[in-house]
Amino acid sequence: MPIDFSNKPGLVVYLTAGDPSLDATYEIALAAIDNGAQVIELGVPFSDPLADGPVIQRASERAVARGTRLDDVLKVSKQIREARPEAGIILFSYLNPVVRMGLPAFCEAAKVNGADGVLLTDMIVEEAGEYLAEMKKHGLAPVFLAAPTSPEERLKAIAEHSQGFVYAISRVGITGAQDQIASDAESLVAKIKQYTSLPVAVGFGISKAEHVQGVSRFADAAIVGSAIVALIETSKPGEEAKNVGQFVRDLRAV
Ligand SMILES: O=P(O)(O)OC[C@@H](O)[C@@H](O)c1c[nH]c2ccccc12
Repeated sequence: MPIDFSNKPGLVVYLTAGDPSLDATYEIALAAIDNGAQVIELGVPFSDPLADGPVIQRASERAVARGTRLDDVLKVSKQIREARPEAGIILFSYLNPVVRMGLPAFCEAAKVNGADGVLLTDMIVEEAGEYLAEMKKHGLAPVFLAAPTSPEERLKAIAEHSQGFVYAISRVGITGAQDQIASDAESLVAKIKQYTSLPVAVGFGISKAEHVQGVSRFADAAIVGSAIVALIETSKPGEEAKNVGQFVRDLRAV
């Protein structure tokens, strides 16, 4: 059961693959899993990460500058899968690199390389017909983003077509750590739960144990990205995995 948040609090850790290196991403992912992350959201670095704040933008730039490509990210996915069969792996990407590879080829490669699911940030559910068919063919979970501004009909479609979990965005805007979690998150999760029994994970702005605790009162999991990517950025070379492991453990500590 790779996507399984039954061990509370549920935690998804986002990593930009290839920052600071592909080997480091592998080591950091294992450290996150071994310290309590149930799912790794493995990000394909992209030159124009429109939905991302400065921290993940910089990570993407570094990874792209090092020459990290979609194929490389798939290889890391495979390595993580082989080392940690119990963990969930969601590939995160903007549409562009995926469309360049071709949707059918991408879905096939995601499956072969051990992913459980895929989150394409700019794939909207209304236009996802071919994508959904390919995902289904390979037994992959499509994860869609629900926002506080999504109209009811859209939330319904997102809940209906997602698998694995539904990603509830805590606030409008771009990724990045914040002091407090927006109060919109709780009502959004409640709305989504009217339409599906899938787990709901909340992301955007979560950076502290108290946020994770707060979110776990009304959602199944918290998603932490920028806070971890920033920790990687400021770590001494070679110490990233150790630091992330410790941070993940602290995030989940009650
Ligand atoms: O960085 P934050 O605020 O912790 O949010 C999670 C996020 O990083 C991750 O899920 C993600 C990274 N890039 C994205 C783009 C769109 C939606 C989600 C994401």
